Amino acid sequence: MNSSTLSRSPRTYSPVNALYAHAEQLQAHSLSDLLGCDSSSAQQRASALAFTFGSLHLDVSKQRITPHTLKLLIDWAHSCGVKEKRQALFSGQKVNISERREALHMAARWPKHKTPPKGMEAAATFCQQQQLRLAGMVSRVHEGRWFGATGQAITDVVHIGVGGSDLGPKLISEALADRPSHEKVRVHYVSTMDGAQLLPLMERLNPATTLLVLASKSFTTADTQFNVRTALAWLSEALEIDISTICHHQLVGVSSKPEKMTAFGIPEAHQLVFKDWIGGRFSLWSPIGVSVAMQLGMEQFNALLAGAHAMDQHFLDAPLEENLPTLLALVGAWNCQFLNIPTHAVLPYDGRLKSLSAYLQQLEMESNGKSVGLDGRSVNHATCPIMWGDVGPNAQHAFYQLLHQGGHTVSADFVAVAKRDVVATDEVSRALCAQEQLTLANCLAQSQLFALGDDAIPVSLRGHMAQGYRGNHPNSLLLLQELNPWSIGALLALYEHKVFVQSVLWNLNPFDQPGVELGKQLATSLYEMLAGETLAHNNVKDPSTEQLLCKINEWRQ
Ligand SMILES: O=P(O)(O)OC[C@H]1O[C@H](O)[C@H](O)[C@@H](O)[C@@H]1O
Repeated sequence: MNSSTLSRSPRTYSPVNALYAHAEQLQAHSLSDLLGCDSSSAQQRASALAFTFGSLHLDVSKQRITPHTLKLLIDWAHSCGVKEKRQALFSGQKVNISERREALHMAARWPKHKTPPKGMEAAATFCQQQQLRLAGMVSRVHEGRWFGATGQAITDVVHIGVGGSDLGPKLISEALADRPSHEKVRVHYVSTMDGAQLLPLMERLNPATTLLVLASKSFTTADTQFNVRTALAWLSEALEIDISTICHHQLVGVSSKPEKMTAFGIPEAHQLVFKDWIGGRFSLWSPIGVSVAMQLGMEQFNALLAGAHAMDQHFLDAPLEENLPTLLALVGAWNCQFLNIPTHAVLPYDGRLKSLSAYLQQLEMESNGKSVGLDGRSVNHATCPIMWGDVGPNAQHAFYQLLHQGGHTVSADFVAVAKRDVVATDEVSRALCAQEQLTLANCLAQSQLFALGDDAIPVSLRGHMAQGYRGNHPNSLLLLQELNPWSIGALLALYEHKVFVQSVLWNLNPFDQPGVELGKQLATSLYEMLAGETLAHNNVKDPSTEQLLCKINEWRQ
């Protein structure tokens, strides 16, 4: 029996092996071969690789795949039990095995009048109760009935959190900043542990009318605790009122640890609670989103939840072949595992989505950046790619040169918004409309150039234009009809479920993050040395860090 017969033997067949073999065959073809020209088969391929759900459109026709690739990928998804594990997720099974918890962020957006899946009922009821409390707080602030320690109504909300307690709400606040919002309340975000974002706010805001939101699932994250401490010291000093009275009037706590909020001095009436079965990076929909609701009002906050819920339902119901989160996951896994593309760019062609890549970095890299499977075995291939990105049109003037003519291959998601609702005078509207069209044209041009390289240049121009565009960067285009609460809710839930499906394909637990702990512990002991509390330099494990510590201490004298 020769080796080729062996490789085709039914005993050695597995969807993964079939995909590796298929990837090898496809390497012989450039993306431009796959995309073809005007032939009818190329057109059929393109239309078979485009999918619409509501006001979201996903086009993966510039990926290095054929309908046959997709078929193999779907077989793989079936063989990994995506459908069964999706069911387990929604029915509240303890899918977060290491922490022995459910992962029920979908309960936070489950509509009140719709029966949740069996196993999610209690979670949905709990989330709805907290939403009522949240709505009560929002209306108190909006109606001018929330008074600070000196009796003045609140005008500014400072949301203090980091990671999952910051990135989602901040992204939404920026993305929807041009929507009608509550004109009397402004929302600000503070996350960096150095106080750099807090300082200008302390100079600018009125301490008597500022409400702090302390958002921290664990209620122990040093970055957030230190920022809050500084902010409270500012309010206390400026208003000449003791900190516990300030805590009583001008501090809202959002956490999964009510006892810690109480110990901190936050009255029960100002606490919003979510349970530990909502992971930090999946917590935007929980009371962690309170500042978004403060900015946009409950109607728009509910529309955000409705968009995310619509995606949940689509993920639950749609066959895998038409299931957007599954397709996005499969294409991403194909690029990373089978085509060995190590990095993935997120390129929104809309300035309002400037924080999308930071949000997705946490969502994807913290979830699936792991190399030990659920079975305890090492995974022998890269799992999540390194995610990075920026607002596309700006990035064109920064790093696109390397992508077009450098030596790396990347994959990318272009994200674009088809139409913008602008209220302006005729002339300004026309000017803005031209800007929108220009942005969309640039998005399509770059997505084409990424895929086709030199072949994107019309034949008539080839002789005159500088060439050497490498192309072959597989990319998807995610088109939103409009950027509104519903569509961004659906978009983010799409990525959440993408991450879940990939975790199933790679046999990982996407809901823990053990790799971030050690750094925090090391920082704690170094902090003590910097703060002069211990002089145990001999605890520093390497001379490089020790000499840096000495230099810093010398310069801080
Ligand atoms: O919400 P917190 O408990 O303050 O956590 C904030 C962030 O801290 C971390 O270190 C985790 O890696 C993140 O997953 C988390 O979102």
